[in-house]
Amino acid sequence: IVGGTDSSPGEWPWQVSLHAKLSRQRHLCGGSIISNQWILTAAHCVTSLENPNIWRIYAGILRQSEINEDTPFFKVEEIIVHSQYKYAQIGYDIALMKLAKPMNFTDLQLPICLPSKEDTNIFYTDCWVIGWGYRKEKGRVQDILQKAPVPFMSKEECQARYRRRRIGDKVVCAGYDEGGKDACKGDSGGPLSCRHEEVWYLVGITSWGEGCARPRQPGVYTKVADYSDWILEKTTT
Ligand SMILES: Cc1c(O)cccc1C(=O)Nc1cccc2ccc(C(=N)N)cc12
Repeated sequence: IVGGTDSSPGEWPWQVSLHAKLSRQRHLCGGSIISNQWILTAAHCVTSLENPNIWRIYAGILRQSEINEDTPFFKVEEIIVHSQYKYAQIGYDIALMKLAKPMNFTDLQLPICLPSKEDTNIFYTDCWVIGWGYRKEKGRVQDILQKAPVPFMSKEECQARYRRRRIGDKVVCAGYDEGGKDACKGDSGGPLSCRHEEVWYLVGITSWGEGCARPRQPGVYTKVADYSDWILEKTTT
């Protein structure tokens, strides 16, 4: 996160850290708890790493430094990537990870609500992007979970900003014309969380952006409300 501040314990209980254990283990992406057995993340986080056994999911943590070989994690039983995903800029940047065992909810690990497909045209006014990703384009993974408020942007305005690209229809954009606050590499797969009438909703999944926090280059997020049928289809056994 560029231009963010430290989160507090339990502030974002749905945020998880996805680690892959290749030669060594490291944080690769964020994700969101949407039920006791399912994590929602970005397809680009898991493509070319689709073997469930290399993943370790950490929930209820604030600092990456809390993680060591004794820290409990959730194993992944199944990874489901959207069949139309090719690469983030085109869209369909969404994936599900099924936990090998259902998790118990605690004050530090709780699900976030999914917007319903009727909610596709709510203009959210209180949105935050969260993650352990880079604080600048040539950065590195951060220790303390960062948060930044980002204003929702209409698709038309977003398309105007990304003239050379076609902005997919199942995305939302968020960012400041002057730049300065945004998600970045390492935040991918994490939530764009918006509070609406006292309830937090998973409005977006951090997907891509031209650089990070550049003026007039907003963050692009997979629009979760447009995938509610897909999520339901894949998660109802
Ligand atoms: C290509 C690249 C890097 O190599 C390092 C850092 C950023 C980038 C980059 O251009 N964009 C990005 C690469 C990977 C994930 C990203 C997630 C969010 C955003 C965002 N601005 N909301 C930009 C991303």
